[in-house]
Amino acid sequence: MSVPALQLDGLRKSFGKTEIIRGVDLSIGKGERHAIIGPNGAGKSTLFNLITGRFPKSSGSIRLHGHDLEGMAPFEINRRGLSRSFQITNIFPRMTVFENVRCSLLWSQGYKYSFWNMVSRQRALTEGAEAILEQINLTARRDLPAGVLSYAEQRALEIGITIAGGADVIMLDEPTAGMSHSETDYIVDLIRKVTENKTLIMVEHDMGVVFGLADRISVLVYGEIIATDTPELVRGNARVQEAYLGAALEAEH
Ligand SMILES: Nc1ncnc2c1ncn2[C@@H]1O[C@H](COP(=O)(O)OP(=O)(O)OP(=O)(O)O)[C@@H](O)[C@H]1O
Repeated sequence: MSVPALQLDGLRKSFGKTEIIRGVDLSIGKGERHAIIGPNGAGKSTLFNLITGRFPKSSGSIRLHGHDLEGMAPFEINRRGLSRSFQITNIFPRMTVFENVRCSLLWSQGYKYSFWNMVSRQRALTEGAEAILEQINLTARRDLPAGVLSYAEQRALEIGITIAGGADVIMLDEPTAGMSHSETDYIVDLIRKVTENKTLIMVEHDMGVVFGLADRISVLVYGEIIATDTPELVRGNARVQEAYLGAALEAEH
């Protein structure tokens, strides 16, 4: 069997005396699209923050392509091929759409402080940024300040920024939050396209999106994964129905 893209073993996190992540084991295969669902406050964002190195774990281990991420800073984990988006829009509104993508490319390549290197890579960067704009359908908006884009376009730009560094594990935190049905469909298609041959891990509350995109789903309830399975089996799981899905699916209607 090939090495999983991401493997969590006995992962725990406490804030003060309160244990928020209470022993999570999870293995996500290369190329898999995996959704993490669960009620508000279950610990989904905390789990994301542990994986990306933003919060230190209390115990357990996190492996990316078999490498233990112990003690690594978020930027080091990012350079090992894991990139995430945030719930809150994270773009520079006064910079152009093109500059936003170019800037994240530059950063991900580690040329942040190297001016001369940056100059010599100018063309490769421009071409790279243009290729990403094409992928996220924003070529026509290239020279507009990012702040004037529609909400859905800003989220698309954010996805572009997330994939810009060429990471092969992409983590998206509520990518369709606050969107209309048509905007949601648009972003789901985009996510499907840009994560082809990559591993996707997403937190999402919209069950239509989850069941449409995910190969497997993990249900996190009160800091524990109560089920990890295919959408079909998760939907049919009595414990999941009781703990979360019954209410979540009802809320869709
Ligand atoms: N930095 C922190 N310090 C103390 N408690 C925290 C911290 N971050 C999160 N928590 C607590 O951890 C619990 C889980 O929060 P988290 O945001 O991970 O849940 P979630 O599943 O992402 O919820 P939602 O779906 O509402 O975004 C909450 O009770 C929250 O108050």
